[in-house]
Amino acid sequence: MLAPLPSALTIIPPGRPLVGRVSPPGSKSITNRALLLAALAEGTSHLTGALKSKDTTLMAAALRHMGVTVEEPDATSFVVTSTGKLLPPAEPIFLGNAGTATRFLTAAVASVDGTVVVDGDEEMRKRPIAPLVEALRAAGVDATSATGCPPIVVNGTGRFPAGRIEIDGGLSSQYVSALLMVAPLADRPVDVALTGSDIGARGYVDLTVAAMRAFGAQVEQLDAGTWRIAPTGYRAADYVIEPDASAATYLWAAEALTGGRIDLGVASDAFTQPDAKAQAIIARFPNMPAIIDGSQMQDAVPTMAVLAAFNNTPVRFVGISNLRVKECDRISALSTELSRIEPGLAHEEGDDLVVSSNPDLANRLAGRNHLTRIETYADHRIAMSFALAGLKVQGITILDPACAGKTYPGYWEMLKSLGVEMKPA
Ligand SMILES: O=C(O)C1=C[C@@H](OP(=O)(O)O)[C@@H](O)[C@H](O)C1
Ligand SMILES: C=C(OP(=O)(O)O)C(=O)O
Repeated sequence: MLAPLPSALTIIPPGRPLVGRVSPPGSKSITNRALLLAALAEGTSHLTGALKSKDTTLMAAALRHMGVTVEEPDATSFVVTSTGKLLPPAEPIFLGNAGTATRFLTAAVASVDGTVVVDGDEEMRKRPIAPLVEALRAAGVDATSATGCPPIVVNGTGRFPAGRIEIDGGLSSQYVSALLMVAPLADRPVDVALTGSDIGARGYVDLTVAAMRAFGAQVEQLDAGTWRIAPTGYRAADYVIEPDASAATYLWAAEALTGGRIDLGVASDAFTQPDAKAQAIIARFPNMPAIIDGSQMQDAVPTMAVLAAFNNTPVRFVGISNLRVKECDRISALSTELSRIEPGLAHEEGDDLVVSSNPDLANRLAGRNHLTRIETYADHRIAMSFALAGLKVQGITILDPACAGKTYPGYWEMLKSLGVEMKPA
C-alpha cells in the first residue's frame, strides 16, 4: 500500500507496455462550477461523477461556511441544498491553492449581504487576481486586495450590480468565468465584455456557459468578446460531471510512452474540456510536432513537455506565458526539472519552453543507478507529469507525491493498478 504517501516516491520503469482499464476522476473544473451554481440555486441539486480532491473539498467547505448544505452520499456525488443566497461567513474563507474556487468565489460573494474575506495558501497569495478585483470595483462592488493577490475583502450589498462589466482575461480565463457565473443574480441584465488581449483558454469559458445553462441561466453571446446574461437566478438541477480531461492526459501519455493500451471508458472526442485537444497531439508520439501552441490546453502542457523529452525531434511550446502564474511557474519548473534528468534537455526562450528531445534517452540513462530527485513545487501537475518520465528512466523520484491530491488523489494507486512499482525514497 502507498497510503500514507511517503515524502518521496521512486518510480520503477515497468519495462513493458501499460495495459488496463482506468476511470479518470471527475473534472475539477466542472465540479467546482457545479458546486457553486448549485449553491446559488434555490432547492436541492444532485451532482454525480464529481471529483473529490483538495480543490473541490475546499470549495464545498467554503460553501458550507456560507450557509449551504453540501452532503456527500458517496465517493463521487454531492447533494447541495441552498436557499440560493450565500450568507456572510463567520471567518475568512480559505481556499488553499485552488484557482477555480478562489476566482469564482471572489465574484460570487459580491452577492452576499455582508463582508467576506477570500484567502488562500502561501502559493495562492502569489497568484494575481487584480484584474478581477478591478473589474468588480469598476462595476460598483466594494472589493479590495492589498497585494493584487489574495486575500480579497468583499463588502457585498446582497445584490450583484447590473449593467456592463469589463474584464481583461489575458492572465486567467477564470476571471471571466467568475463574472459570468455571478451575473444571473443581478436584478437586470449584465453584459460581461472582454477588454485587452483575448483570453487564453477560451474553452473554459464555454464550459462555464454550458454549466450555467444547465442550472437555468440564459446566456447570449453578443460577439466574440461579449456575453449578455439575463437576471434569471439559478434553479436546482441534477447534473452529471464528465471525467477530467487533464487527468486523462497522463493516461494517454503513459499509453504512448510505453506502447500500451489503457481503456479510459470514455472516447477522447466525448470530452467538452479544452485539454482533451491534447489527445490528438499525444497520439502522434514519437513524432509530435515541432511547435505546439499550448494556449488552448494549458494544463496539458506539463504532460506533453515530459513526453516531448522522448520524442524523435525537439518541441517548442508557445502560447504558454500564463503557465508562469499557475500553481508554480510551470515554464521554469519544467525546464529545471527536465534538465535535472539530463542537462540541457529543456530550456526557456522568453516565455517559450524548448524541449530538446531524445528518443534514445531511456537507453542512454539505463545504466544510471542514482536517484533523480524531482522537485514538485507543491504543483500536482509537475508531480504527475514527471512520474511519466519514471516509466522510462531509472531512478526518477518524485518529491512530495501527495501534492497530486489537489486534483487526482488516486493517481499513485492508479499507476499501481496498471502494474507500476513504486518505492518510498
Ligand atoms: O476555468 C477553469 O476551470 C480553469 C481554467 C484554467 O486556468 P486559467 O484560466 O487561469 O488559465 C486552467 O488552468 C485551470 O486549471 C482550470
Ligand atoms: C492551474 C490549475 O489549477 P487552478 O488554477 O484551478 O488552481 C491546474 O489544475 O493545473
